[in-house]
Amino acid sequence: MADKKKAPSASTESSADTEELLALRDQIDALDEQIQQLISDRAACAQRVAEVKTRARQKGDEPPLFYRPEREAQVLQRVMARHTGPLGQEDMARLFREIMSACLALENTLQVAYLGPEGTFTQQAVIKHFGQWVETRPLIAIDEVFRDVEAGAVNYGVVPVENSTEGVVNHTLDTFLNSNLKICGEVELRIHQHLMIGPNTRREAISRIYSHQQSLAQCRKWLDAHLPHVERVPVSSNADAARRVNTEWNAAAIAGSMAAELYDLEIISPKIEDQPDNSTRFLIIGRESVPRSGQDKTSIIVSMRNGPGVLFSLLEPFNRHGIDMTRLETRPAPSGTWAYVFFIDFKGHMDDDNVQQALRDVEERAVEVKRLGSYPMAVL
Ligand SMILES: O=C(O)C(=O)C[C@]1(C(=O)O)C=C[C@@H](O)C=C1
Repeated sequence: MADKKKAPSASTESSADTEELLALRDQIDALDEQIQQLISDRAACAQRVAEVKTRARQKGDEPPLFYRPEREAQVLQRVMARHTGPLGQEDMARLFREIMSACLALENTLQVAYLGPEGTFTQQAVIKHFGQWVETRPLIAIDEVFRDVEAGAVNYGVVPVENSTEGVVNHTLDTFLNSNLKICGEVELRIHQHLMIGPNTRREAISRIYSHQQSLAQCRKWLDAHLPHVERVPVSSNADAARRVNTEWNAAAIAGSMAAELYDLEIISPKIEDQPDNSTRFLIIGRESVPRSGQDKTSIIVSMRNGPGVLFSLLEPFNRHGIDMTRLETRPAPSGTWAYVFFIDFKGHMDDDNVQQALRDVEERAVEVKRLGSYPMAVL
């Protein structure tokens, strides 16, 4: 008689599994308890920080500065530097981003204006930079964001400044010419454009696609290849495009995932941008200067007299003082025909010795130098 080996019954196997699973869940419960306690301890520390800041400021007239961009950048840089997995480095930093955002909300609720409407990439940039725990105010124009920050109606503003495919947002640069606001930070956002439709859209009958001009341009090749005969209609924002689609049976929109969520639209072709690394840079604008974080950038505007060798004489001090320039844009000066101003970004902080020396040299050669601010480089 053949030796009948007893096959493990399904019930034995699953009960062994269940025991292992239960033990792991016990471990997770114990860890959660510790994490919760540690987060609460951290939050209590933040409350004490708020008391210290308030006391220090009571001596002067100025209100206390609760939000500290340079400190937040350092915390996130440290999280990323010591991280070894198994969660992704950026995923871990994003969790800390939210913990810090909640801690700051205990100290003070930040109010942040941004180029709206709701559902735009700029709103996504606000959340990426400040976390979920801020009060946001969508405004319809870049100058309105500047105005609200200047007037003290909000603490900070967020505006787009350049896109890797389409270049600079001229309106933002021009608004800086007449503003005394400071740049307090930057955010970089990977931009994914999706084609989306509403519940009443007839897919086979799409004859019109709404989107912001820049987004249509970012998807030009894809549209030429897949929907060459469909009319492309530029509108004021991607969120506006998404809103329109809801009521039209023959229209689709190109927008980001936040707009799809906000207006309950179905994404029928995801990630249709022509450049896979399409990204947009946003600036945080505020009223105060930001101290050094250790990994900073500085932005300035320089007006130069026209003449031979102007660009060389402008760039030479940066080279001599070993400063890494990250961007140079030229815009027509508001004052006169054929005069230009230069928008320059470089690595380093205005308190660094070599930056101070370079700025002094540039000031000697320029008609005017406007210091827009030093701020931590984007961490996430
Ligand atoms: O260190 C501070 O000044 C804090 O207020 C604490 C804290 C934090 O949670 O780590 C919170 C808000 C600030 O923007 C920076 C850091």
